[in-house]
Amino acid sequence: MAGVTGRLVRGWCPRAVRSSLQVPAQLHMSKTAMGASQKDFESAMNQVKLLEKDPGNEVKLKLYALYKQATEGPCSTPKPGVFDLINKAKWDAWNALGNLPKETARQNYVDLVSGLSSSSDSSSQVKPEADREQAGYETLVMTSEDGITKIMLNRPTKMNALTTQMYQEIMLALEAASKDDSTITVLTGNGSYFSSGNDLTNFTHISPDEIEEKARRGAILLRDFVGCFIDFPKPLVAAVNGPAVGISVTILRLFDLVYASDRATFHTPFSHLGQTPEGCSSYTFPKLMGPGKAAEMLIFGKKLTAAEACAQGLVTEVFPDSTFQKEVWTRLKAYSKLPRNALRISKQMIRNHEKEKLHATNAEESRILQERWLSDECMNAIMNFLSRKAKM
Ligand SMILES: CCCCCCCCCC/C=C/CC(=O)SCCNC(=O)CCNC(=O)[C@H](O)C(C)(C)COP(=O)(O)OP(=O)(O)OC[C@H]1O[C@@H](n2cnc3c(N)ncnc32)[C@H](O)[C@@H]1OP(=O)(O)O
Repeated sequence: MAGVTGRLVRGWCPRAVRSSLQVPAQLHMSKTAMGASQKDFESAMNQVKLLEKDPGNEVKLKLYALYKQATEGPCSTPKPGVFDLINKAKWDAWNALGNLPKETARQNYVDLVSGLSSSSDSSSQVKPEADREQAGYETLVMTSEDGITKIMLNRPTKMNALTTQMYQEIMLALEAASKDDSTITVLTGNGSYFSSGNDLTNFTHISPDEIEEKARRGAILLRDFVGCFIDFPKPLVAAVNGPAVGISVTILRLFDLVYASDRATFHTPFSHLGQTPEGCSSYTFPKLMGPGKAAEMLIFGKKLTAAEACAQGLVTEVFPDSTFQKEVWTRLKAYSKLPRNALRISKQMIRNHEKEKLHATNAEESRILQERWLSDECMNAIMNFLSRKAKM
């Protein structure tokens, strides 16, 4: 790929170039009704030569195509052979412009370069995080950059405990991530915890006459939430930045990669709460680690260290906490440059074998929990947790 980049760069950008830049969305739209003059066009060609940062192959192909269209009109040269990769990519990009008028191509070229130049001017400043954030979430921070969509649980003072609103927002975020142009989706936590699992206040403020209905709706929410992970179409990565409890542990088996800080622990205290496994763990954990080890975690609530979870196959790789963020994001940025469709298809090939079984398990686990939530064992355990502070 490095060779391809080098050769593509030499086609129209002689300066040494480095990282990637955002492409303006309005590539096929003209910004001004009058269109760009020949002078604007020539000036844009000169600006391309002065770009300090590598705009990336995709942008370079667009520049090439627009340049050819603006100067020669629609592509009429013979299609290069399949093994002539670079010329074929260039031909494809040009040919894709169809009968786009020369003037429009010229204007689009000028617009594209102008977007690149302004990104380049501000490149020494780190964009404020809020600029890249996707609005509309109260309990999450969702950002998309470098081909990676990051969904960050954002209730650090509550150890990222999952409220019903948060389950809903995670589902919406996954839905958005499945459709955006990112290659990889990452779930992580803000603060010291990955997540302390279900927020136990989800069980409070419920009057006796509405408890059954709440439990029924809770089971549907749980089933839909876990279903989103089962069906997620792109590579899904968990960056487990700290301890994980309950459902934030069980769903990990539905991720494609699980990277953990060595400060992370993995704990499913279901029996202590009068509850039972979810997240398909009643199926995935025994399959992964054998029934004995799964029983220690799921029935008896044994807490695993990150190293133990890695030895059981629940975690892919453990990183020292001090370098966790740097190492994980460097790795993921490299992975995100791999061909997107190949990653997606490979993931689906791996996952499709057991999708049906996972959905059936999810439905059954949710049904059983619906009953459990109505039990005295569960109510008493939750009351104990919530009254803990009063006792101290
Ligand atoms: C009718 C039913 C409808 C239900 C609908 C739900 C649908 C989906 C259900 C999916 C089921 C999932 C099962 C599970 O996930 S089981 C696991 C549940 N989690 C726990 O049991 C963890 C409970 N928390 C703790 O044990 C401790 O807080 C901790 C995580 C070990 C951290 O302890 P530490 O001493 O360091 O810190 P604090 O306890 O002081 O925590 C700081 C504040 O955060 C609040 N907190 C943390 N975790 C939770 C939580 N899970 N639920 C509610 N609140 C939590 C804690 O209370 C502190 O708040 P405060 O400062 O206001 O007191």
